[in-house]
Amino acid sequence: MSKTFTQSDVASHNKSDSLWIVVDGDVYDLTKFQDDHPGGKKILQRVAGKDASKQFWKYHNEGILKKHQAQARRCSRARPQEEAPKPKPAAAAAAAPAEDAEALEPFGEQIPFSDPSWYQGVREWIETEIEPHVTEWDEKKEVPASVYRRWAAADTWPEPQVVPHDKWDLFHEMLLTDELSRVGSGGFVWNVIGGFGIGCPPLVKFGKKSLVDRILPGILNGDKRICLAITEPDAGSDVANLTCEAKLSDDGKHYIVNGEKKWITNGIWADYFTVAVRTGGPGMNGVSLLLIERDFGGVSTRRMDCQGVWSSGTTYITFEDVKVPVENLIGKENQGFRVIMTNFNHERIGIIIQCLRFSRVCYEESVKYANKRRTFGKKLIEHPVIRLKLAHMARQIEASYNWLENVIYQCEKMGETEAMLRLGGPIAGLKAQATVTFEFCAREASQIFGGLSYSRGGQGGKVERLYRDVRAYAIPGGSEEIMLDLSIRQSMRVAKMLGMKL
Ligand code: HEM
Repeated sequence: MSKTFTQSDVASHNKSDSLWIVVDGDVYDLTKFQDDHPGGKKILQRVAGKDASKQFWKYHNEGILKKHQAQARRCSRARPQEEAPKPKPAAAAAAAPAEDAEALEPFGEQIPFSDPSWYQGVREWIETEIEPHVTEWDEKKEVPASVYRRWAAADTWPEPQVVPHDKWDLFHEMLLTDELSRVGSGGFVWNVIGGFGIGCPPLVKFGKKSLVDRILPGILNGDKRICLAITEPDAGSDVANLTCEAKLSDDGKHYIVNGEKKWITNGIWADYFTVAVRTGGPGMNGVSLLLIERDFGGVSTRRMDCQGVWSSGTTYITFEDVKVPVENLIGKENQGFRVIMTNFNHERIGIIIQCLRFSRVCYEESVKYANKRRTFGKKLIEHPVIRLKLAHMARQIEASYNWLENVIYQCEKMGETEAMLRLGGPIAGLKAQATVTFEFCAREASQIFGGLSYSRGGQGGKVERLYRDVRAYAIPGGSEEIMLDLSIRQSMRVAKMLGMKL
């Protein structure tokens, strides 16, 4: 059993040679840590031997205690006798009928609009093992391989949360992506899902069985990594004009691939590349997909320095005379464009989910900060101009999110071809809506945090990072401008086919 200290025990450790403080009923020995404290040692010495909870929460957010427990050497749990245990939030369920009780149990932070209204998610793994380290990983531009493997391995998820394959649907995927995004780092999210999430579906859906059987198990257990390589130095959203060429060898057994790919997520760590190549004439009918394996030789990857998503491994790739067996063709020759387009809808929905959760993170961080920071004798939240900012954030998040649920419901109910035809336009429009919302929320949150979101790390750290991540969402996967135009063009084309009356 851990030792319990009384307040007078703590009070005797009030000098720099033995410096203890209490935060929220826990005792911290900061004697060694004081010299490393980023806020300075004098400020700690002033509260030595005292309950410093109020001062602590003024300058830090929740992640600090979890992350710095080792350095701060937590002595023991000490809830002083006179302090009554904190009451749990009154369960709204108390008066509800028994079968509704679970659904109504209060969940999460309870800040209005900071979670979708129905929310009952799984967040322990993310909060304890991921969130406290995300800033460090982002700065190092790498997430430890062990985290990737743990994420891939099914045993990451406690039993009740494992959804059987036949019950898994797009809403489960939405929930998982949404939860991952709560850490407030596009780099982290793209590190763990940005490669296989878009590189794997074409292989699984259109690859030859022998290829899938050989490649997929290693990817699913996290030993191997795959990425999607479409964009080129000279062909971004204009996929039909890509130039990376794949020529069939004289004996018809291999494609010889030459060309460059740029801004490829996870590329530096990838063992496999799902690559869009030109196998035929110009335009969309000359494009195919190949699974290229690093072991084939002739594949070089270099990390690119980018504005945001630092830990996602954005990569420049060159293929030089890579010999790819014809068995590695995904789908049919010269029919890759359609596969790429179907894949784009899935990718865009992922981007939308992430953007809307990042918008919520900006909003939630702002609400928390506005409730503690005081200016001109008032808390920020008491200034109408700040509430106006929060209101504009919340209304855009909720409106966009409800459109997202509506689109996901329709995707779930339609077949793939129908969904591609009917929902391509709305998904493109929603992607633009989500990135504009994200940009707005990141901007407004930065204004609310002021200087704290201008410097990296600390209380405004998430907001500062997300502000840098905005362009990584508004440009790839179809830029905002292309998305808005496509949303009308595609919807009109389909409506015409279906008998639109003008
Ligand atoms: C368990 C004890 C503590 C730990 C582990 C700790 C850790 C940290 C860390 C990591 C930072 C860097 C900024 C950030 O990442 O948020 C920081 C900054 C700071 N801390 Fe602490 N701290 C502790 C207690 C305290 C207390 C009790 C006070 C005040 C009495 C304090 C005052 C400050 C100040 C003023 C800053 C600078 C904030 C800024 O840059 O705006 N800290 N602390």
